[in-house]
Amino acid sequence: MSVLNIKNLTKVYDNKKKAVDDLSLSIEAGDIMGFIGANGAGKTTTLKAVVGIHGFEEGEITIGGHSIKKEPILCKSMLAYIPDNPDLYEHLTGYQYINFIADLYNVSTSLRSQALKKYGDMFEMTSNLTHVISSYSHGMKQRTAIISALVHSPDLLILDEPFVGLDPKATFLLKQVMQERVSSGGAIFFSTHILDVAEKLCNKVAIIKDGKLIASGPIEAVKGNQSLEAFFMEVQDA
Ligand SMILES: Nc1ncnc2c1ncn2[C@@H]1O[C@H](COP(=O)(O)OP(=O)(O)OP(=O)(O)O)[C@@H](O)[C@H]1O
Repeated sequence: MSVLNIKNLTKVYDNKKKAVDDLSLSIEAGDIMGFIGANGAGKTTTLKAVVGIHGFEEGEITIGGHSIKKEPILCKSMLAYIPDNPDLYEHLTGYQYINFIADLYNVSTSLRSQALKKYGDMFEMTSNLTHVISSYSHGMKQRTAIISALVHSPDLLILDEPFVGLDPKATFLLKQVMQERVSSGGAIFFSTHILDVAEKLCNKVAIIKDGKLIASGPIEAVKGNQSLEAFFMEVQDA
């Protein structure tokens, strides 16, 4: 069974324009799927529909076989979402914020302290987590969002342009953590404009243009012998 299945998704905003138009794709355990497309193509709209932030007019989205519309709480318990802008609760400390997320997901005390130690040290945030989030840089907020997403070991990680604003070391570490998650049975769907990273990190790719999926599947099958960048330019200009 797919970890994530999107079938004929159509999302229309108030202005009546189809931001996502009849989009279907599926992601299995072990997959890292990169979601690429020009500005305004419909990536964030798709990701927000998957995580249940906004509704959609047509289609069906299931997570682990459960409908995001009919069983939203169950679906949300299986996933973590990091938006493109880490808007966290500024008056909390990093520790308080991560503990708040861990409480929402009923993470046991021992598992949360293990995760806090592992990811806090890894992302060099342990000493900063006692400070209030309003004192953090953009990258520190992103690191905190990443740690809070990992604290409950989600089956499905949904990330919207996760590398924007991260320094080279944090970028390296996030890629490492993403590979670790999928090698232990998780799945990841993330949007990015960095095609070199997508090409190296992902086993699958989906390309969206004007709300429509124009290519998807195993990365080698999609791009053939050319680079992902060359393939993207070709289909984007077609
Ligand atoms: N809240 C909204 N109300 C109306 N239209 C919206 C809204 N959010 C997005 N759109 C429109 O939906 C389309 C898809 O936008 P979306 O944010 O999903 O694109 P994207 O692929 O994530 O772009 P980017 O790479 O710039 O982040 C665009 O035409 C955008 O103007």
